[in-house]
Amino acid sequence: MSFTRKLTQAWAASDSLLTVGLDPDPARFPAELRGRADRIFDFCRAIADITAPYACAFKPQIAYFAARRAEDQLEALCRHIKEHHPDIPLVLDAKRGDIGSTAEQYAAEAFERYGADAVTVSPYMGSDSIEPYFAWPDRGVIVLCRTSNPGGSDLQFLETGGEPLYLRVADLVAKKWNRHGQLGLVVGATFPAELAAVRARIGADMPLLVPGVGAQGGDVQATVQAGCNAAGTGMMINSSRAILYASGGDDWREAAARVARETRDAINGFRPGRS
Ligand SMILES: O=C(O)c1cc(=O)[nH]c(=O)n1[C@@H]1O[C@H](COP(=O)(O)O)[C@@H](O)[C@H]1O
Repeated sequence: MSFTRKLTQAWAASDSLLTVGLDPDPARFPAELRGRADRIFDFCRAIADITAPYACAFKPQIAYFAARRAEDQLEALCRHIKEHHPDIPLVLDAKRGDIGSTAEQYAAEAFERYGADAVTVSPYMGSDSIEPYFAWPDRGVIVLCRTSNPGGSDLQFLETGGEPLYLRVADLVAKKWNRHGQLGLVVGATFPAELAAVRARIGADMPLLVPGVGAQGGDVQATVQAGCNAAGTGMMINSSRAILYASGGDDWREAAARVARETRDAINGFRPGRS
């Protein structure tokens, strides 16, 4: 099944736009696991299992695993998600971007090694750096557009031909590069005005990955109102640290579930088109 179809079904089945970000930092693990890089899989598996009822997607961030030589644990986590939560899309956050021959390797890493339904990439090396991902025509490729961090403005707000660069990226991705209809864009929840501008530019169908609620302080109401399509879907709103580290005590699993549920409910409270 294609990425966008799986995501559309997950939005409906979970009644959620929340993406649970899996950014495991052993220094922030609950007391019983703290500092244990060898327990990354155990921590992430527990978080995935307990938050699954509230999630439309999972998004592991590869750097948190690679920095601790824990790619084998990321493989195990991806296998676990695909086996135990097969209807929840797995988005590998890797933010790759390189010349075609190298991009072929990155695509194989995301889609074959980790079995991801979608992967995040940078647009700045252009169309031939995206092309190799199309060898997996049913998988998603989610392109950085207006990122959530303040420094994203350094380049993404530069005027090009009378409009900011991030809107040119949105245009390129939506109108030229989207050969199989499986592309999406990353737009930060910390920039709701830009989120609305991107949604207006690309139309209703293209999915947006929207990080920045929770630890980065993005406003849920403004985010939902800016980025949802008329059907009340269209977004994977990511929260990582606020869920993962909701409690450092013995109740860490329940606390993560509670924050995930509350975040889903807060999002749902502002979605249009729901009875
Ligand atoms: O591509 C991303 O996921 C991403 C893009 C962006 O613009 N901003 C951003 O924060 N992210 C990722 O989203 C997650 C945000 O984590 P929290 O701030 O802890 O919710 C991290 O994994 C970031 O790497």
